[in-house]
Amino acid sequence: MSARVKICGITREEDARMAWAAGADALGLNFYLRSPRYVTPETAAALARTRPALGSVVGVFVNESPDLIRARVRDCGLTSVQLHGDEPPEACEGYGVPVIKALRIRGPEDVERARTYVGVGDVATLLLDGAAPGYGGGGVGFDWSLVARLADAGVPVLVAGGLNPGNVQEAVRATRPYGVDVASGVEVSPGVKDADAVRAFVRAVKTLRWE
Ligand SMILES: O=C(O)c1ccccc1NCC(=O)[C@H](O)[C@H](O)COP(=O)(O)O
Repeated sequence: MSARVKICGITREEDARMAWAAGADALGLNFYLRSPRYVTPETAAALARTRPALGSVVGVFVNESPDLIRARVRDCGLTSVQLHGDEPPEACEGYGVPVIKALRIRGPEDVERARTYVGVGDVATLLLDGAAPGYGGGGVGFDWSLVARLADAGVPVLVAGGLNPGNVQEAVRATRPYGVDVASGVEVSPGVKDADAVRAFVRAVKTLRWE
């Protein structure tokens, strides 16, 4: 096994093509208006058209209306939605694609809250992130030892928050996750990816294998 890689906050077609070529499994497109990585529906649809046959395009939303999420799924070619705000468990279904529920982890109580999403609606994966101000993309990590508290939950976990090419192997060794996710740790500026950093990040993850 090796961990999957999601590169989040792609805003430019050249970065999308570069990330796929580097071996990314998924790209994240951000629909949160206050994010510096926000993309319009038109840009998102163009980015999604770069998707290779086995790649995933994840739409990132924060406390968004279900109707708008459904419209973006339909019109932008999204294959999953990532709910990265304060969405309750009952908001995690009805989009026609798998849901990644993101939770900001400050301590064990947040992991216990994450458990309340297991087996609910269309939640297929949990994404554990640091508690950055502004919901996400802030380069803030969390205590990776907390991931073990979900080992018996039977749900795939993505580890995120403050990852970069220099620390991602330590994160993967510590958590053996379904996948890892990165935004700011592979950028030259918000929304503009650093090709060398993306390639180094993917290589670092994919060279670590376990049974
Ligand atoms: O990236 C953003 O600007 C963002 C804003 C609001 C909600 C979520 C956001 N990003 C979602 C992600 O999945 C990020 O990759 C995750 O938060 C980790 O970010 P980073 O610590 O910068 O790697």
